[in-house]
Amino acid sequence: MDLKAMELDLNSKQGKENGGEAEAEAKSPLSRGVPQGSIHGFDSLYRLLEATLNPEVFQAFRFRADEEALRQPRVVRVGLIQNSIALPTTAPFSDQKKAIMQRLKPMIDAAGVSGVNILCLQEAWMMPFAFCTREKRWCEFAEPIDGESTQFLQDLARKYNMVIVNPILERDSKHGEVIWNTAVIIGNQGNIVGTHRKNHIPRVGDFNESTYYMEGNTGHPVFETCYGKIAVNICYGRHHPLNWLAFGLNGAEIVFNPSATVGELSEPMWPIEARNAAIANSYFVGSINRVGTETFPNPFTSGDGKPQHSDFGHFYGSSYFSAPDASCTPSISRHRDGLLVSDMDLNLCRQLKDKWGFRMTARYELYANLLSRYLKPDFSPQVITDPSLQKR
Ligand SMILES: NC(=O)NCCC(=O)O
Repeated sequence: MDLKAMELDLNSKQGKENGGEAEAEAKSPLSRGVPQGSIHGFDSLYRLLEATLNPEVFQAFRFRADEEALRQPRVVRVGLIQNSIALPTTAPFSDQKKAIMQRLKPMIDAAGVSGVNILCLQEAWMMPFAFCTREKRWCEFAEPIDGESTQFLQDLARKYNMVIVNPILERDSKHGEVIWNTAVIIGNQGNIVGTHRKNHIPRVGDFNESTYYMEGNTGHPVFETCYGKIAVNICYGRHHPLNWLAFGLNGAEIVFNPSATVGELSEPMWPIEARNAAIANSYFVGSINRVGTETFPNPFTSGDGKPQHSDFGHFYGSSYFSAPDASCTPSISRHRDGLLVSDMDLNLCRQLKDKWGFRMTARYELYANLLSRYLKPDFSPQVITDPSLQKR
């Protein structure tokens, strides 16, 4: 079978998705009950669309590129893992961490035996996303760059010859115990290739992340690995087109967007922003979101007049890949853990650059000029007012 985008459903006994009658019935929102976190009873937006539209339109494809005369194809297999937490947030912290690692281990093994070359986990995968609470005790989950979760993944990277992107809450003890939201890039030999710290810190709704860490100081690094040039645009950075651009200007071929975001806040944006970025910057994007509802011991508010509550809402998963030619895989489940694997020929990036010439037609000197003026206190916007308005 030419499996072009493969979803390993680790929670399902069936494991495979094969439109049998029983399954079709189970998929129907009208059949017995609606599973929590599903979308009107459907596992993912893709499944809903598949059931209601011509399925061929929503078939997932391997990302192919044209054959070239002078270059061999550069096909890499890339994996994304989305997961829920494994224990209640009231469990001892060390147990919570261990349980999440145990939950991830079979998924990472599945990626390894499937021949994944580059794997990315979700934002702060090693802890509950506690930043809604503003309580400082969650800082205890923070780890040094070469801490527990990096060591855990280094072994797996070596075992499977796999590059792993490890997004953690970082504690930098050498610089006064400063906390960061960081992605550690682990090379295929288990070495630490480098790190990137989240550039844009949200202050929206319950996402009170600046209580814990500030804007990153690592710029827009691109990591050259044996499988290709990769970068990491952590979560909220996906709302900033110039952030995407900067990774592109530094030559990224795949940009990962490990995220933690909830349905009520961002779900309408989720299927659009990464695809836009992939098109505009001629690279692939791997978007990952965590799964489930995480409830915290003490209720909190966010100064928005809404009643106090104890959870963020539903983290809607829906991880997916986007390509520079505007194609994408379907997203995986809204409510279950999952591993999404897809092959991609990185030659497509340059082919799209040659075809569309976005780099050549961009007017960087105009943008640079505007931005340098905009940054000055005496900036005034370039607005030309209709003189007849002034007469009125
Ligand atoms: N983790 C994070 O940055 N979330 C912000 C919410 C969003 O960007 O959708």
